[in-house]
Amino acid sequence: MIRNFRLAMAQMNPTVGDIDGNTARIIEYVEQARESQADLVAFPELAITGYPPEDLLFKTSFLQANVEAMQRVVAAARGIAVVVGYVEVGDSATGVDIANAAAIGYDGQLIDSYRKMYLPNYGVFDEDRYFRRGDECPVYRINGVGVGVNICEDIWYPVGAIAVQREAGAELIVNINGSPFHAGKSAHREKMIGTRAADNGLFVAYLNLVGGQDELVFDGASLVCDMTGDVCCPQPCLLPRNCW
Ligand SMILES: NC(=O)CC[C@H](N)C(=O)O
Repeated sequence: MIRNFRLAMAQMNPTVGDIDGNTARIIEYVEQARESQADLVAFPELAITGYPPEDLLFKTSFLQANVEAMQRVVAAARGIAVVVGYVEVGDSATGVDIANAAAIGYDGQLIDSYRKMYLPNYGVFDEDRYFRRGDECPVYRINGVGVGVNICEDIWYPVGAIAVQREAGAELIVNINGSPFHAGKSAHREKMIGTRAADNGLFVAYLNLVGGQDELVFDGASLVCDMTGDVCCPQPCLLPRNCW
């Protein structure tokens, strides 16, 4: 059962490559969410770098700046939990060892880094080119509530992270997205998220970014589904919106 848990979702429009600009806005929203007494504030998939960063990911200086930005966001999140999409950089000596990740911070400390498990590699997506996949999907207890975090494609499969996180005690799933628009997609997503929520008997918060990047348009349309699958907090299409 969820008890008085306030989730803030920033349906924002990050700019690909503008790490400093994106981070300044993220920190401003963290402060607003804390003032609203949110328990947790969430930001979309790769919100720090913008999505999709593509071959910027081959630049070491870009990766390093993104890690430092994530650390600034986490440090700014005093008195609140934060989930923010960034690129995790591993310490492999053999070359590229990066993951499409979500940093989980609590009261100014980095608690964990969740790595996306299902990397889309079809149509407009080529995430296998860049990222290694994750293989762990923990549950965090945040102010008394079991919270599982996962990233976009992870929730599109019934047997993905969500089923494991439910078994591990999750009551709320925070799924952060960079999900592009096509005709009919928001209705399809709404049905899919409702099915996941109802099948697993938990709340699912679906947070998508907005804006355009080359040929892609991200439509937002974030929402929360309750444990019966009903949508309880629909957000607008194609507009930035902070919901808390
Ligand atoms: N960023 C992603 O993982 C996107 C893939 C997902 N199936 C979508 O289009 O919403």
